[in-house]
Amino acid sequence: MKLIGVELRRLAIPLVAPFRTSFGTQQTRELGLIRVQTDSADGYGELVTMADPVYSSEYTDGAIAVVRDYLVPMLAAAAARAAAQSRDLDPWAVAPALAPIKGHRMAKAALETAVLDAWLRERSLSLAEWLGATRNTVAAGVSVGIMDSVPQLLDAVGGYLAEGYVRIKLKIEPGWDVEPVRAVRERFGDEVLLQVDANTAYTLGDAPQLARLDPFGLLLIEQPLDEEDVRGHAELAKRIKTPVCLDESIVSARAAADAIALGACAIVNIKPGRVGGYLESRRIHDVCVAHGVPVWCGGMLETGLGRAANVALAALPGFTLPGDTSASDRYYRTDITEPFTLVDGHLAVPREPGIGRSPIPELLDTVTETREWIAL
Ligand SMILES: CC(=O)N[C@@H](Cc1ccc2ccccc2c1)C(=O)O
Ligand SMILES: [Mg+2]
Repeated sequence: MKLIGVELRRLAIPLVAPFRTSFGTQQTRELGLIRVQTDSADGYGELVTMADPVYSSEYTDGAIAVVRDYLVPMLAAAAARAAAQSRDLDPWAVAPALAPIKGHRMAKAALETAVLDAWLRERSLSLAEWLGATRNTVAAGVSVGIMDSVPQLLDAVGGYLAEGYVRIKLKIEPGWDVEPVRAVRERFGDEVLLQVDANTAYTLGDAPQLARLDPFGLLLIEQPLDEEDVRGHAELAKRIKTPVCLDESIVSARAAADAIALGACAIVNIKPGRVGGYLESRRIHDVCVAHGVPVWCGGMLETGLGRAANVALAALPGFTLPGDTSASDRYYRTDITEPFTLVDGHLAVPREPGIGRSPIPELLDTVTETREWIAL
């Protein structure tokens, strides 16, 4: 497989409804897309950064610049070294080639995924098969934003349950936590699988308030504290009954092993973009399974491209909790790929070669803000 060039796009896709979290309200998804063109197949990698560095330190324009100015040249050099030794550029050689660049995991994840996709397509191998997926469908949960009122929230939750989502996740922040959870429990009962996500909005001093969630039988509370506060999460876990799940803190398999060893989390949300790609995601899965820690697949409001790859990952055996792998229409009126649709609360695991979806050119062009081509 010979690299011919890399295309970088900045996409702007309107959301079907504003999505409010503890770090702000989004109306449009502004993300990046990398296409690696090789002599045998094209590969796609979705850059799941947000327009602003409010979920993590990366942001879309910055990540595109890192890909263009640092990661693509380093990848090209690695490909040239491999070719000089008559070797292929394998997917597992990408992360080592990019290692001299510190951080920028979402940028690295997108480029690695694009190479992986092309490599898999060249071999007519699906990502699901290559990862070792053991399921043909994955249970779909849904993430529900902070709303202007409890009645509005209950309408949204009722709608998602009617669509068949098997798990409800409520975004929370100080001032919007116990009341919405109690209201959902009172309206929809104790059987509904229910969890909350704070996106780092609380401090250890809020432990008494978070302990007020204990009576509601939540599956987990996701990332209540700062992403760097592993010790704080370990201390909080001793003060509340709801199992602690980490998202932003888990940036690698090492971070997962450390957090588990320190008692900072009982459950892990795996997001390939956050951790540097699907190879590292598989490692995190393996570390968690080895420790008996359940994992589920988080979401970054990916298009059908990233969604396809996430669904393949979520089909691994250790993914025993429903993820945020919702249907395409949870976020987008029109996806840039054939959409993912909910069937009995589940999404079908793609078995086509590669990540399992390709962009529909005219739909991709409709949402493309900028595009650039880097010849190699
Ligand atoms: C599905 C879910 O809750 N994802 C992230 C938060 C997040 C991530 C990326 C976003 C991009 C645009 C708008 C909202 C976003 C929310 C999370 O689990 O923490
Ligand atoms: Mg989260």
